[in-house]
Order: sequence, then structure tokens, then C-alpha cells
Amino acid sequence: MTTSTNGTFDRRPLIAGNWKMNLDHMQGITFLQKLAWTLDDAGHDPARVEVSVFPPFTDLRGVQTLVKGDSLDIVYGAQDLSPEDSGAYTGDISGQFLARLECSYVLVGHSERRTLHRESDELVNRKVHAAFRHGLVPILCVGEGLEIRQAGSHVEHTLAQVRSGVAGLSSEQVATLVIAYEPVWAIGTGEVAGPEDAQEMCSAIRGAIRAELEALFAADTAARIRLLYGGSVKAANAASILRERDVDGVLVGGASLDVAEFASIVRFEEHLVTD
Ligand SMILES: O=C[C@H](O)COP(=O)(O)O
Repeated sequence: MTTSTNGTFDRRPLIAGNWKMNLDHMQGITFLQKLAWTLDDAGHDPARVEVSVFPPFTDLRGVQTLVKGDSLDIVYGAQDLSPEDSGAYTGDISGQFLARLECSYVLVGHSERRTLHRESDELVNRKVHAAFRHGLVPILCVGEGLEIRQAGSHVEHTLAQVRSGVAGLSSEQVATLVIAYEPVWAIGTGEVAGPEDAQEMCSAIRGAIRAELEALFAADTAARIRLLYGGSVKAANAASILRERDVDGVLVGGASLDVAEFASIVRFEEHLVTD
């Protein structure tokens, strides 16, 4: 039997690189150009695997110019957005501006925003709505800290974040949304949750959307939503995580800053084990 990811690839795998606060606008362009060449040389097929990068806000205009100018098969998004559309919100960035820069995605509720900037579930939900208002696909980030994991309540905790994040959305919006499960204890620590941990949570999230929220959403919503895993993903562990049935992609931090490493994650199908 040949092993494939998420059953039959009916949900196109998404490999997302979150640059966090790394690579200035000049470095970002050089990096992206190299990544595009490397993927081209490796015969990357964008119809099979989608690649997205999440540069700092100040890089986005340069990234847009490069991607559009050179017709790169790479999409991009922002790392955050304001829940508001315009006004006296010093330092915030509107989804409207991100849409003008032709961003496809926006990260919402990343654990570094939740912890370092004390973003609440309620604020995260407002940001999810703001993204949809401007035609951006939100990548809703959820996941538990170490204490919650040790107490064994990680599934319950993460599902509560999901329920709160999708509150007030339509079926179509939920089906379009991407959810990234990132156990906080595995982010940037080298501690990676095992493929079975990633599958356990992604399956629980899909199950919750299918069962608990079925009264709110259309029947095929759970089957269509894409679920990512994030936390110390590298070329060496990506394929084993991505072969799990309910895992449709990965959100990569540190390893997305190395062209060869990230390109190798994108090419994970080459590392899938054949049973
Ligand atoms: O957004 C990415 C995640 O925070 C994972 O970061 P990491 O791959 O450096 O652990």
C-alpha cells in the first residue's frame, strides 16, 4: 500500500513559513528569490503542495513586487492584523492594507501574540472576522502550554480556542479557514510533538467541527477545512507528521529561515515511507 497524506490529497497540503521578526525587506527578497529557484530546480509542483511565507509587515510590498513581477508560485500573508479597519490605532495594520498588498493569508492568534501581547480569545475572534471582511484567509492558531498538557486537558483547552475563534462565522468561512495547532511547549524549543500528537489534536478539531458544531455548519465543512501542525518542524520530521490523515500542512518557524531546509519540507512527499 502506498502511503499518502490526508487520505487522498483532496485538501491540498499547505507548507507555511512564518519568518517572525527575521529578514528585513532586502534580506527577505533575496531569500524568497533563492527559495523560488530552489523549488523550481527541485521540480516543485504548486498544484500538489501550496507554499506560503509570512514575512514581517515591512517586507510585504517587496514580496508582492517580486511574486507578481516574476510570477512566482509562492503565496504570502501577514503575521497579524488589526480587528479594526481604520482609525486611531497607532501601530496597527488594517486587513484592508494587507488586501491591497494581495496577501492571501493572515496569521491570527499566534501563541506569541497570545502570550507576549496578551491577546484574548475574544480579540482573536474579532481578528478572524476582520480577515474575512477583507478577503483574507485567516490561519487561526491554537494550542496549549506545557502545564495544560501535563494536566491532560490539552484537547479540551484547544477545542475551546477553536470554538471561540470560529464564533459567528458562516459554514463557507469555516470551510475556507485554516487552523494551525501549535503546542506552545514545542515552539522554538526543539521539542516536537509526535505525529500521533499532531493527529490526535487535528482529528479532535475536525471531529468537533463535524459533531459538536454540526448544527451551525454545512455537512461537508469539517471535511474541507485544512488543519496544520506547528512546533519545531524540520525536514527530518515533516514527512512523518504530514502523512497523518488529519494533518494538511505545517506552520514552520525557525526552519523556514533556511532555504534548503524549508524547500526540503515542501518536498516532503519524497520522504514519505511506502508501506
Ligand atoms: O509559527 C511557527 C511556530 O511558532 C513554530 O515555530 P518553530 O518551528 O520555530 O518551532
